[in-house]
Order: sequence, then structure tokens, then C-alpha cells
Amino acid sequence: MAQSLGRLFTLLSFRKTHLSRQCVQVLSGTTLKRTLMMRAVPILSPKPRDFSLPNPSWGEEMMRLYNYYSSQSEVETEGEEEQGSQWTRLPSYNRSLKYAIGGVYLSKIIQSKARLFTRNIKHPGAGFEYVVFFTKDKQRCVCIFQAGHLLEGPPGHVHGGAIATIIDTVTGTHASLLCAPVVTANLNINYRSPIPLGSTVLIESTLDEQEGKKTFISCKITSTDGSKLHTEATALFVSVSVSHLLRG
Ligand SMILES: CCCCCCCCCCCCCCCC(=O)SCCNC(=O)CCNC(=O)[C@H](O)C(C)(C)COP(=O)(O)OP(=O)(O)OC[C@H]1O[C@@H](n2cnc3c(N)ncnc32)[C@H](O)[C@@H]1OP(=O)(O)O
Repeated sequence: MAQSLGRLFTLLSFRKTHLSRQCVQVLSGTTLKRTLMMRAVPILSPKPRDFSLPNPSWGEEMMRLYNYYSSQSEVETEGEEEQGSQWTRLPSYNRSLKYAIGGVYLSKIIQSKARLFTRNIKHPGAGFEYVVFFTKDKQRCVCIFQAGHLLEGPPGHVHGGAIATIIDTVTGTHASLLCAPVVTANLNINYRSPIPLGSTVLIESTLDEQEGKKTFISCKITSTDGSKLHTEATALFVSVSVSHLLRG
């Protein structure tokens, strides 16, 4: 399976390179210069930004929790894991896609401008600010989420669709860690109490069951001290083939 996928994508990338060469041959003058410059940009540009690292928009509570989970995170020293490490921080989508099975190939195929929905608001702090940590056995994930002003639903509170988005993202990331590529087949949400805009909340996701292609995950959103339940959800992810994703 892996070998045939490899062959498929080698073929695809060959065809892409071959076509690009043919294109350059028919270009001339300014068009050729501009094309070559555009092709040079990705080589010269810095590493893609890791959106799950702190930025100046992160509030005190977001930073406190980030530091707390980071302090319990895995630090590798010359191949050896530090004793007592419990959590691992997941870098943001564009950087972590390559870790998912098939991601290496998918990332070459998807449009270059594609960006995970939750990471598409450029202004720091305006939309979804979050970082996901997962346990070594991948049974649990925790996400620290700060909801920005562009996510308003009811006055002063977060939109239910934005809450659904972050739940789908956290549980989807969790399922992807276990068995990528997956798609959401079912998402059930109970909204228990509104989330104040600008606040930081904790999203905890737990693996309930894996059965064949199906991964069941449950999730809850609480205040950071755990005293207030905001949202509860259950999600079903189904493992799909890369060709299922390409077919649409
Ligand atoms: C290191 C790693 C880095 C990680 C890096 C992270 C990067 C990544 C971050 C991504 C974070 C964003 C995550 C967003 C995730 C989306 O937003 S995905 C987009 C929204 N979802 C979709 O578009 C899915 C559209 N639906 C479909 O493609 C198809 O309906 C599905 C879901 C594949 C199912 O197809 P199907 O032909 O029904 O599949 P089938 O094999 O028959 O079903 C399998 C089983 O599932 C059951 N099932 C299917 N659908 C349902 C349903 N709705 N309800 C209940 N059961 C169902 C079937 O009954 C069957 O059960 P069994 O018979 O095996 O017991």
C-alpha cells in the first residue's frame, strides 16, 4: 500500500516537474523573469510560521497555561526522553501535516494557498489562538484556546459555529495523530454555557474507542480552573484513503 502510494506520488511529481519544464520553455522575457522569481521565493523564504507558539496577543492566562503544559513537555536530550515528561506540543498545521501518514504527499498536491481554516486570520489575537498538547500514549489531548474578537456570536460571546470549528479541529487533530488521514463523519455538540469573547478556555479531548476505520472521541470545553462547563461534544472520525480525499 505504502509502496504503491509512493509510486503514485513519484509519478505525479514527475509529471508536475515535466510540465513545469515545458511551461518555462514557452515563456519568454518579463514573464520568464517573473516566473523564475516566483519559483525562487519558496527557496529563499524562511520556515513557515508555527502558529502554536506564543505571540504578543496571548493573554496572561493563555501564557500561564502554555508555560504549565510546556514545563511538562517532552524534551529530547541526545535521543533520550526527559524523565517525567507527559505532554508533547503539536506544531501548527502547515508544519505538522507532514507527520501524518500520507501528509507528505498531500501537502505537495493541495493548493499552495490552502491554509487550515482556524489559522487563516492574519492579525494575531483576532481569531483562533490555540495550542494543542498530546499525551505520549495519544489517549488525550489538551488545547488552550483564546477566542478573538472576530469570533463573536451573541454579543460579547463566542459564535457557536466557531466553537464547533475549534472542537472539530482539536478532535480532528487528535484522530489524525492516531490514524490519519481521517474525516469527520459525525459531530454532536451540547452548548452548556456561553464562552466570553477574549477569554481563555481549556479544551480536553479523550479517545473513547477505536473500531476498524472508526475513531470515537469525546471533548469538553471548560473554564481554565475547570469550575465551569461550557461545551460537551462527541465526534466520530472515519479513516479514509488518500484517493478518497483526492476524489472529494
Ligand atoms: C502527527 C500528526 C499530525 C496531525 C496533524 C493534524 C493536521 C490535521 C488537523 C485537521 C483538523 C481539522 C479536522 C477537520 C476535519 C474535517 O472537517 S473533515 C471535513 C468534513 N467531513 C467530510 O467532508 C466527510 C464527508 N463524508 C465522507 O467522506 C464519508 O461519508 C465518510 C465519512 C468517509 C464515510 O463514508 P462511508 O462510505 O459511509 O464509509 P464506510 O466505510 O461505509 O463507513 C465506515 C463506518 O463508519 C460509519 N459511519 C459513516 N458515517 C457515519 C455517520 N455519519 N454516523 C455514524 N456512523 C457513520 C459506517 O456506518 C461504517 O461503520 P461500520 O459498518 O464499519 O461499523
